[in-house]
Formats: sequence, structure tokens, C-alpha cells
Amino acid sequence: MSDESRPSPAEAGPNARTAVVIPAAGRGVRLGPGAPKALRTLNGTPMLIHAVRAMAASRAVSLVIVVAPPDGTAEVKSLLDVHALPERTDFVVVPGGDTRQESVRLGLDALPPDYDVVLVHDAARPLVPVDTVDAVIEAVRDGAPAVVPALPLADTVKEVEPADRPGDPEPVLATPERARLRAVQTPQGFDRATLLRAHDTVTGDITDDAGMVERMGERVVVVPGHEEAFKVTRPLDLVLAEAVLARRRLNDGF
Ligand SMILES: Nc1ccn([C@@H]2O[C@H](COP(=O)(O)OP(=O)(O)OP(=O)(O)O)[C@@H](O)[C@H]2O)c(=O)n1
Ligand SMILES: C[C@](O)(CO)[C@H](O)COP(=O)(O)O
Repeated sequence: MSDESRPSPAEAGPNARTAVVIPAAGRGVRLGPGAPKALRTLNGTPMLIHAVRAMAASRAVSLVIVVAPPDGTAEVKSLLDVHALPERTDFVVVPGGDTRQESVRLGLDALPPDYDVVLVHDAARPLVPVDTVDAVIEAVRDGAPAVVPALPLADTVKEVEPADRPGDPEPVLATPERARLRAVQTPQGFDRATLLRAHDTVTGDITDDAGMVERMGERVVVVPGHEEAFKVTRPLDLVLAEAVLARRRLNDGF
């Protein structure tokens, strides 16, 4: 899958073409019973469509590859057909796998050769503002092989010895220095060759794509994330997402 022969995004400069892979194949177990998470609605529109629009809002993005629930590719294709999306953007839908990592890999298998910058964005982060998307793309175009948007933590974090049974007390092992910690969001941005090499060579339980690049010993940088780029994971996150959309409607004056 790797292709080292193309110019790097920094060499390609403003001509660097950007594609986004959106893993959307998760079930959303933590959200509770219902349709696959990406197909559940926020303000009447599927979460996936919000996420697709958030990516296509960037003028730099010309291709979006949606990794759909394996039993939902036809439904995702028809959602992309019926919702208004920018004409400058192409859309491809592929079926996903059993894990996020596998789903991203299946999305990358559909990446055409003429894209230099690749973003990976969770469908479960439907409200990321376009400025955050553009900041990630710009950092990759400026030469960073891997870029993650992230925020400082509001809570103090403890490292524990995980309990065997949920709810049992857990011994605290350490309190990492909070000022050095960041909560990582998406879209994460990569130069194509780096991301493909990571998915070709790194295995194991790693929860984000930048973590795979770190595992290869390569440089990953953080740019400022955004509080509206939070991940819809549990039922309370749906309430917050609806509130953010209501605030946007109010600010837009309708
Ligand atoms: N097999 C999987 C698992 C997850 N994802 C995607 O990865 C993103 C982040 O995953 P997460 O929020 O954990 O979603 P779920 O796996 O659906 O959530 P849960 O663990 O609660 O089931 C989501 O956009 C999800 O659709 C995916 O494409 N394929
Ligand atoms: C990629 C990610 O959103 C970065 O915070 C996160 O790691 C996904 O984790 P999940 O457990 O698959 O939701």
C-alpha cells in the first residue's frame, strides 16, 4: 500500500491534494441500543452527515471516503445522495471492519494515488469547526508528518491498577503532571506516505492513528483542538451536541 515516490505535502505546497477518511462503522455500544452511532440523528440529520459536512466545509478537501457499517453501505450511499453537500467534493463509500483501526485501513485501501495529505476523522465528532480542520491541513502542508488537534485537560488524571471487577476500588499508581497532558481529537492529519506506512507496519491495540505513527518512532505534533470537536460517546454527549447545534442556529439567526 505504501507509495514513497510522490512529493511530500511540503514539496507539493498549495498543490497538495487532501482526502479525508471518516471511520463510521462503529455500533455505538456506549450510546445505548439503537442504530449504528453514525446513523443516529442530531437535530434530525444523521451524525455522519454532520461529520461529512464539517470536513467538506474545508475548501482544501476534495475527497471524502466514508467507512460505513458493513450492513449499512447502501443506506450511507443514499444518505450522501439526498443531503446537500458541496459539489467540489467527491465521495466514496466502503464497508468497515471489526475495529476502528481496521476500518481506517479499509478506507485507506480506497485512497487514489493522487492525494498527498490524508485526514482521519471520527464520524462520532460531528461538530468540529472548519478552522480546526484547516489548521491540521496547514500543519501537514508545512511539513509535519502527523498532526493531532488536542486540548488541555480540565480534570486531574490518575494512573491506576485497573480493577478486575467494574466498580471495585482501584489502587492509584501515579498522578501525571497535568500541564503536559492533552486530550486528543480528530481530524488527525498525515502526509500520505507516513500514514500508509503506519497502517502497513504497526499492529496492536492503538486507539488513534497518530499513536501508530508514534509507534514507528516518527514525529507527531499537536495543534490547538476545539471544545466543539468532542466525541459523541455516551447519551449525555447527544444532549451537548444538540445544544451546540441550537446555539449555532441562534447565532446564524434562524
Ligand atoms: N469497527 C469500528 C469501530 C469504530 N469505528 C468508528 O471510529 C470512530 C470512533 O469510535 P467510537 O467513538 O469508539 O465509536 P464506536 O466504536 O461506535 O463506540 P462504542 O465503543 O461505544 O461502540 C467512530 O466514528 C466509529 O464509527 C469504525 O469505523 N469501525
Ligand atoms: C481517535 C480518538 O477519537 C482520539 O481521541 C479516540 O482515540 C477514539 O477512541 P474510541 O475508543 O474508538 O472512541
